[in-house]
Amino acid sequence: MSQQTLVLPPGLAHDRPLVEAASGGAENEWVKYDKVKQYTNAFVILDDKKVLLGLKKRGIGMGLWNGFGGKVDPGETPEQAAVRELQEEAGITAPLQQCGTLLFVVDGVDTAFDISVFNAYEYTGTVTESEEMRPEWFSIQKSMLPPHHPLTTIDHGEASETLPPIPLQTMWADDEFWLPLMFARRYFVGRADFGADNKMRRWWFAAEPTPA
Ligand SMILES: COc1nc(N)nc2c1ncn2[C@H]1C[C@H](O)[C@@H](COP(=O)(O)OP(=O)(O)OP(=O)(O)O)O1
Repeated sequence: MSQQTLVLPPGLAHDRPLVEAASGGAENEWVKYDKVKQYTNAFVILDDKKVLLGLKKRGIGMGLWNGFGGKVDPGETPEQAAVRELQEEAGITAPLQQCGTLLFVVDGVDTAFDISVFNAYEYTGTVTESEEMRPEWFSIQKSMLPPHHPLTTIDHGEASETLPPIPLQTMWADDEFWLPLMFARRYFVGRADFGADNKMRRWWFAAEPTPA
């Protein structure tokens, strides 16, 4: 792992230093796409120890746990969309800040997902189930990054005995690569290409070397 200038995958741009965190599938070409659609994904994290996820009840990613979010509507900024979606889907308001940018491309689909990821370390309101999401708190396990990983600076404490661990097996396959970077409070960028079978065929994730 080095801090040299990295070559980012097509479609990603970042103007500050990055450390590569994970990559794979280099034997596959990056998939080409024609258009990009903007989405948001937002997480509330408390005390660096627990995170609010929602079980998607319909549409894209149904049956998977994820942050709260959706399409950026015409005339909205990604931040406005993220605040609106968190309110609509989980019933809460939070001072969201962008903590990462992700690009997802699916082979055979001409529109790529450009996802602005946001997080907040506090919220107001009452967490409430919506038609789209069933919210639940999960424990951030300190084992998500290896103990001496250069991007590990946050002590998540002992895993909660009362909250379930983050359910990576029922989340999008890309999440295991960038969630630890978000929990380490590093701004991250990444791209993942999926085959028509929904399996990841090529991926690349990196984070800023200094904490936000
Ligand atoms: C492909 O990998 C993905 N990984 C993760 N972690 N999240 C993803 C991936 N692909 C899509 N997403 C996220 C982005 C958004 O937060 C949601 C999809 O938004 P949705 O289609 O539900 O948008 P809405 O505007 O809420 O839709 P409706 O109101 O029309 O249901 O998934």
